[in-house]
Amino acid sequence: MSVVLEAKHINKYFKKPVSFHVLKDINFQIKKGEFASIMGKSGCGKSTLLYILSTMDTDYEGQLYLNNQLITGQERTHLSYLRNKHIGFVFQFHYLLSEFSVIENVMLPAKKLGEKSYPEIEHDAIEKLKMLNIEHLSKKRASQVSGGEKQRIAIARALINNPSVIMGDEPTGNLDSYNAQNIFNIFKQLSDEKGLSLLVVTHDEDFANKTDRIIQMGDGKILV
Ligand SMILES: Nc1ncnc2c1ncn2[C@@H]1O[C@H](COP(=O)(O)OP(=O)(O)OP(=O)(O)O)[C@@H](O)[C@H]1O
Repeated sequence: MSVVLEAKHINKYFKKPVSFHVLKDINFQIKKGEFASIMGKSGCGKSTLLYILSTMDTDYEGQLYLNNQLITGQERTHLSYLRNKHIGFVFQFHYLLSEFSVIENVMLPAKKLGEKSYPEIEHDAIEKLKMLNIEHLSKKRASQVSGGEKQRIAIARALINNPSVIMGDEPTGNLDSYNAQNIFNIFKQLSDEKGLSLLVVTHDEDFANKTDRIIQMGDGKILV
């Protein structure tokens, strides 16, 4: 199966207040359609790693490949383009624009990418909202929907540019068990039926145990 994301010998140092080796020779691959979780104690480097993998942090040693293309060392505007086109994000907090409608929020990354017309983007957004069973919310303001619905809107927004990989930093961290299971089911369906790759940092063992693979981190290293 093809490799979507590959990290080779990733090392990261925080230089202030004192030099600190936070990520130590990280190597792994995520394949097409794979649903992987990252677990590990607080402070072991999970979020730091996710920031590097998602191309938001470029201050590291090692190489990162996205769809077999070396992205380490690419200039910022191109990185931003690659990120918007190939990587979708779902965070613990949804980061929706509360005064915008649901559909406007979902359309934003596609408008930024600028490769499709407004009606095409609107059509795509409706399709994603339907896929997540929240089409009926499309005209509501983002501030007027529930927490579980907000997270589904954030997933629709993450999917709008048909990325190769979705990255999540504790995407179910603010949800009750019913809504967390619902988000898990959506992710599982996306990986099984659409061949989407998912990499999710979580503290939720039940969630992680249901994913295809658990990447266990400890003290800046991958343990298994
Ligand atoms: N900007 C920074 N400067 C210096 N040290 C940092 C910085 N950001 C994070 N750290 C430290 O790096 C380590 C890893 O942090 P990180 O946020 O990646 O951990 P984590 O595994 O995601 O933790 P949690 O599960 O609590 O979210 C921690 O010891 C943290 O204090």
